[in-house]
Amino acid sequence: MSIDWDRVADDLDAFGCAVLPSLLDAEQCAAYAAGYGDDAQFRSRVVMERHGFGRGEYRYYAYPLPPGLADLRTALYPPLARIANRWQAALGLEERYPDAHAGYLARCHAAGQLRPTPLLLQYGPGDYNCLHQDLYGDFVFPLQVAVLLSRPGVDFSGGEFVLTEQRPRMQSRVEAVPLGQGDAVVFPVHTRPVNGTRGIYRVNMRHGVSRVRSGQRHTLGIIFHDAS
Ligand SMILES: O=C(O)CCC(=O)C(=O)O
Ligand SMILES: [Fe+2]
Repeated sequence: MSIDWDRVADDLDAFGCAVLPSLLDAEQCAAYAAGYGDDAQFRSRVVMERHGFGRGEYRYYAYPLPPGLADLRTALYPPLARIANRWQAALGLEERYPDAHAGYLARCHAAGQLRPTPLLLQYGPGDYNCLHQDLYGDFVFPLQVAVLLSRPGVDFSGGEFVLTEQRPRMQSRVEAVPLGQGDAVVFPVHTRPVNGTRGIYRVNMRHGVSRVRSGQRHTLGIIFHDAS
């Protein structure tokens, strides 16, 4: 992986999201998407409409994660932890994240957050994902990654990844994030610091996906805390 982490940090600070271009190649994307029907890889399936989460479905991977996914989660964590720790300091919060993902998972597991959170999402025509936050217990690693596995304009149309930023006593701001197949977006799970004229304040973030107009859209979600 050759990722320009300084640019990622700058974009996250400025806009609340950053794109990692071509994190996965077309072959890897197709392999993850094709695995959706392989029951052995997953611990559970969620039909979004049943919970009011939107329309479409997703499956949480089981441990052990597929080797490539486990490696990706481990490799993406350390540079994200550096950004997360800088944000913690900016917000005057005490918690610091360990340098390695194993260290952070040990904390989650000791607190009873034992279940893996990486997930594979599948959307068809008319499907969408309501604005939400992926919180699964007290331990929340503040950044997460989603990889678009399908080809926009070829496999599907519509289905834009969107983020909203709710600012205290101000109107909300929205970002739509254009992604190509294999591109990933890094974004805050629940909050982020913003540098304002009167100092640093905290904004509340949510993410979702607009309605898929046609075709099939798959995404790989990488969340760094485990679930209770
Ligand atoms: O399908 C998407 O782009 C959004 C996925 C999502 O909500 C997540 O990865 O947490
Ligand atoms: Fe999500």
